[in-house]
Amino acid sequence: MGTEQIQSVSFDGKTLHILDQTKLPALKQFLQITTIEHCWQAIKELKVRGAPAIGIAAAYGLFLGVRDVCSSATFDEFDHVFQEKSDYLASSRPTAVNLFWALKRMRARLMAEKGHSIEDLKAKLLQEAHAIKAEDEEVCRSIGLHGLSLLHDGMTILTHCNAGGIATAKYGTALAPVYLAKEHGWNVKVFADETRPLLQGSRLTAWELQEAGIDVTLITDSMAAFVMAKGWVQAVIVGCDRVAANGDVANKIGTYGLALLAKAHQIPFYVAAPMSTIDMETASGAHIPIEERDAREIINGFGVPTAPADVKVFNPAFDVTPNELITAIITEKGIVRQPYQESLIELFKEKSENSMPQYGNSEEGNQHVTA
Ligand SMILES: CSC[C@@H](O)[C@@H](O)C(=O)COP(=O)(O)O
Repeated sequence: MGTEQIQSVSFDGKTLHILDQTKLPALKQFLQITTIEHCWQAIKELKVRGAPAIGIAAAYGLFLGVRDVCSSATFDEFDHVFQEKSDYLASSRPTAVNLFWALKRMRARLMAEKGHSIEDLKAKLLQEAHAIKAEDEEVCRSIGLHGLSLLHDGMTILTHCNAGGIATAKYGTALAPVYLAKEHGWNVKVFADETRPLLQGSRLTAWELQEAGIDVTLITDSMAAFVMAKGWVQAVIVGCDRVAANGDVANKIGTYGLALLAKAHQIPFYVAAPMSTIDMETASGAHIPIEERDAREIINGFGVPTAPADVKVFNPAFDVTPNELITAIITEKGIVRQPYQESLIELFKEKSENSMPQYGNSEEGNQHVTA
């Protein structure tokens, strides 16, 4: 499986290597990042993108930001720089909660290691960044196994944006069940939405699935209703940037429309998300900050003007899908359904050993029973 070999984010001890996703599919080019400023820019400009990959990159970026602090500094001095650098990285993108989750996790590690020398603290922080990445791979595989319980051989799914291997440490979230279906010998086909304006579906998902030898058909976003009406789609699976405590989900702009279409065609609409994407501190989707991006992405996205230069533009990068449109949320700890307000709380209470991923041909799969 071609994509399994590609590490979109890796660190060799000195340099952070980031697959420049803005260059795909034309070029498989890696950025060599040695400063926190370069890392911030890579996140801001979507060179590294996808919620889990942003979190991993930020963890390494934070290490880059503190690694030159003088070894004779006090803990408080080190912590001051750490906090400043962390706030700086937090300003790169607002919606994917994994960014903030990873920065918080790095801080928790720093606090847990208080008392060690400055050089030891740096080593522990690098260790934590490595752990965040390694765990993400496990988590995505587990999401894939749980998601597989909702699929069957011969099925066609539709996905939006890119929630694949390059958006995570490996496997992806929405695409993890597809990769595992292939490992299992199933023939699962995918419709990839092009995903305007930045074309993550065509540039990244279509490329990644094709590399992996998975049957993928590219459509523009506006064709989703047509293929659903034809009966060609048996499930929609998308990733997400933040799940609110009530189960509302922020994901790439266009996801909400797809959820409405899926409902109209009685097609299950699944969201795949690691626990690190669930934000129990945000009550509902109305409170999720939605990133707005530069107008040029819409009026000059293809390298040539596609609109009058001075036209008014609204360019939100994400939308919010209300929880009532979501059939189930697939996490590494299991699958949850309505009422999300309760089932998500239960999920955080449970130990992961209680929910061994399974797969089969059953629609009911490995579900969490919620009161
Ligand atoms: C596993 S990636 C999940 C989401 O981050 C993904 O679906 C998405 O919307 C990414 O948006 P992007 O703007 O490309 O970072």
